[in-house]
Amino acid sequence: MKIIVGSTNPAKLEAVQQIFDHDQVDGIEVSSKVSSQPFCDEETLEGAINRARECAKTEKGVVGIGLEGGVMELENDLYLCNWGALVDSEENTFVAGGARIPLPDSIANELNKGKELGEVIDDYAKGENVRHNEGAIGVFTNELVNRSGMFAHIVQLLKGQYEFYYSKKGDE
Ligand SMILES: O=P(O)(O)OP(=O)(O)OP(=O)(O)OC[C@H]1O[C@@H](n2cnc3c(O)ncnc32)[C@H](O)[C@@H]1O
Ligand SMILES: [Mg+2]
Repeated sequence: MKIIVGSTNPAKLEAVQQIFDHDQVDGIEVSSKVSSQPFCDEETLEGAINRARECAKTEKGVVGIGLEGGVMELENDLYLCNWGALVDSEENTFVAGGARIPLPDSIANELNKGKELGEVIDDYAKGENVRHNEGAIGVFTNELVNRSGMFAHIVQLLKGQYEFYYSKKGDE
């Protein structure tokens, strides 16, 4: 099976390759068609679905996967949120959400000013390209959970639902 991921971010590609370990996994740049810093679950999920749909359309018979990171507000705190979508060649769409943790107020304030988390977390962690590596989730979990591992869990949820759907279809 060939899988096309709507990103060239190594943290995302690594996650898909880890779960679809017997499949060909390619990454391409696609538009999420949402803001570069999604600010709620709905927008983050929409970005993931848009990316997956775009990928599924590129070649006949391929599976498209979209992974999107964002933030969402809950009871006066801003949380990291992450969503994934898998769209197959029959346009079946499977979605899954990832772990969420609250962000410190100093980070939330910068995001509320309109900055992107990717930029803010580099300053905070005095790192470069944190989003391609451990991610904000890695920084705030002492790297117990990194961005790739967090996305891998989402991809596992997508793969499981996809397999379940086709296992039931076989029973019909
Ligand atoms: O190339 P793409 O696939 O777009 O990868 P990205 O790192 O930009 O990731 P997203 O677009 O999915 O994330 C939306 C924004 O949130 C930021 N972001 C989300 N989660 C993050 C994390 O865990 N660590 C660092 N930045 C994160 C990211 O840098 C973007 O500004
Ligand atoms: Mg992005």
